[in-house]
Amino acid sequence: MYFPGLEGVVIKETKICHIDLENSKIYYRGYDLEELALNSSFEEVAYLLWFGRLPSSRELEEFKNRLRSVRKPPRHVEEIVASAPPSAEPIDVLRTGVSALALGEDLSARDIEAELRRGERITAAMPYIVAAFHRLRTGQRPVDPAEAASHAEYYLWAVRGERPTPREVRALDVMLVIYAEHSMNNSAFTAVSVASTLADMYAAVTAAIASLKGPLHGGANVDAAKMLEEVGSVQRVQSWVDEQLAKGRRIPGFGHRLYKKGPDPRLRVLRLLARDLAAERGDFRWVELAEKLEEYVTSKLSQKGIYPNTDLYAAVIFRYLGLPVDLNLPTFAVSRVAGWVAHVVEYRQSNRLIRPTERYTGPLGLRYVPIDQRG
Ligand SMILES: CC(=O)SCCNC(=O)CCNC(=O)[C@H](O)C(C)(C)COP(=O)(O)OP(=O)(O)OC[C@H]1O[C@@H](n2cnc3c(N)ncnc32)[C@H](O)[C@@H]1OP(=O)(O)O
Ligand SMILES: O=C([O-])CC(=O)C(=O)O
Repeated sequence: MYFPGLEGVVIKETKICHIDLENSKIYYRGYDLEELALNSSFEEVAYLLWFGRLPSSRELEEFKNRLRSVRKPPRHVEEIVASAPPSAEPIDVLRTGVSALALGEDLSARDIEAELRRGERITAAMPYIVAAFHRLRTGQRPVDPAEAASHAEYYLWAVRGERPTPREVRALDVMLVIYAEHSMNNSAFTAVSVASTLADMYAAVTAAIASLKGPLHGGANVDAAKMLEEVGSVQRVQSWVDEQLAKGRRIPGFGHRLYKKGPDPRLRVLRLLARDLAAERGDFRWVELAEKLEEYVTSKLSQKGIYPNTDLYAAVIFRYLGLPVDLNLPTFAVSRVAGWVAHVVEYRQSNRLIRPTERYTGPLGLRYVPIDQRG
């Protein structure tokens, strides 16, 4: 049997995430994602994904305190981030920084507790790594806003150097909850595949960040933002899309391996969030552009099973939050780490080395010809 792209192959049983395609619903640990997005926070959702249940208020406070205590990475990581050339891609700096978090730690323990502690350290440090690099490359000093109450507030504050408004923090928190987990996507699979060798959490998350970078996966939220800029106005949507399709190009923020019969369920919340932010800023340009793209691309490509995905509206929301375009991708990672850690921990509980196979289609029986006798 042969499954290109492993399409439809079940690689593990899970209690983390369920995607109900029939009813266009996503559940984290049995909870409707829309309800979580509207009522919960990134930290609460990370706790839910990792420990399998919602925390009590004391548990949540303890969890947040543990994260708070390890937000600032060790000095050697700061130095690595500071030594990155300003032209580096922020996602590459993040990947390198997360990899460097492993240096100097005793990694001999591979039990669930040890991996969860590492997951906490990685999750907590990611916002600082991204923000510090961004500030340094723009000639500003990194900040470590110790007073920030949440992951979302810390991240926005550390990137901008000034305290975000509660509404901005809430908007980012919704985005972080929405992006936190999505079943066996490529980066989660990569994390699990690496962890299946019994490599540690740092190795698994570093590899997952590498996977997320690709434009067919997380990198699409940067390409979608660039598309919005390039298209520029709703009047240009039709001609721009037609031109891309005529050149055989894919439209970023559209298409999905799972969602072939309708849009990504996460869009219901994201469309509303994008509209709210637009209204708050009195600037509807970006949300209207995304809506027009959604309408036109769907009219052209829905018969092929192509609908908008999360990255289209994520690009709009991040723009309204004032994030530079190339931070869209590491911001995704700052959230998705919650899902990666959950999958690594779950898989470790009944670990089996991941080792698929392939079908050989090359020649056999060729004779070695010494180099001086080759034509
Ligand atoms: C958070 C996330 O990771 S969500 C995904 C983010 N990625 C993107 O937005 C990038 C653009 N989208 C894509 O490249 C794809 O839709 C993927 C990779 C996400 C999913 O693709 P698959 O399920 O493997 O679909 P596949 O690649 O087989 O495409 C099927 C057909 O649709 C076309 N197609 C798929 N996506 C698009 C798109 N965005 N624009 C135009 N055509 C598309 C393909 O060219 C192919 O056409 P063909 O049958 O005429 O050759
Ligand atoms: O599930 C996928 O293949 C991609 C995706 O939408 C995600 O990772 O959020």
